[in-house]
Amino acid sequence: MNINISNEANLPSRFGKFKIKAFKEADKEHLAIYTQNLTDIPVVRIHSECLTGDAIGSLKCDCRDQLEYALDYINKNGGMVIYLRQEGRNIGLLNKINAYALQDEGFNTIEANHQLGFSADERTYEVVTQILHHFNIHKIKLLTNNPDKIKSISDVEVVERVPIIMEANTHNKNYLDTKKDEMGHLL
Ligand SMILES: Nc1nc2c(ncn2[C@@H]2O[C@H](COP(=O)(O)OP(=O)(O)OP(=O)(O)O)[C@@H](O)[C@H]2O)c(=O)[nH]1
Ligand SMILES: [Zn+2]
Repeated sequence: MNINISNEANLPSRFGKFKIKAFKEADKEHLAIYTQNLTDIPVVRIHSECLTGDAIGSLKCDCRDQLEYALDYINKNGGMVIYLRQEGRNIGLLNKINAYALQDEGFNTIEANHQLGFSADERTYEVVTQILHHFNIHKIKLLTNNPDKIKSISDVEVVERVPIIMEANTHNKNYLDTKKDEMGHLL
């Protein structure tokens, strides 16, 4: 897969000073956010886009809390957050909102995807391998609770899993329970 890579720029942020580079695939643009001195085996967070959570502050999921936790974590410990534009576990924003409408009617997050003709999780991670190889990274410690994510990453060794556990609220409790009970998340 052909990707275009931006120059490196500085990103002062409320979580600390980072470097950033953008990676453009055919129809998607991703962002790597990283600290100055990456070790041989850095901590990496692969964050999937969630506009409603990340930007709007939705309480239906734990995405924004996880993103902020990850940025704070790499600021303190060194590492990289890869912000992947895979909105709605890669079904896109419009479909995700339709899935939310079905959830308003009582379907859970997996059932709603199925109702719309998608699998529970439509994400792929080839571009992650390309991004990490660009930085000459071949081994990582992955910040995740999702064992499927570890299995889905190829040509980069995940030597350790670092948990990323957020507190539930009344709105996302069912969602987190479904992730734990039906999607195998280690919560
Ligand atoms: N289709 C769909 N996508 C959702 C829903 N809620 C959140 N998402 C998307 O799910 C993605 C986040 O995935 P999660 O399953 O929360 O977490 P994860 O990335 O698999 O696992 P962790 O690494 O442990 O956080 C983002 O792309 C969100 O937009 C939902 O109800 N339906
Ligand atoms: Zn979310």
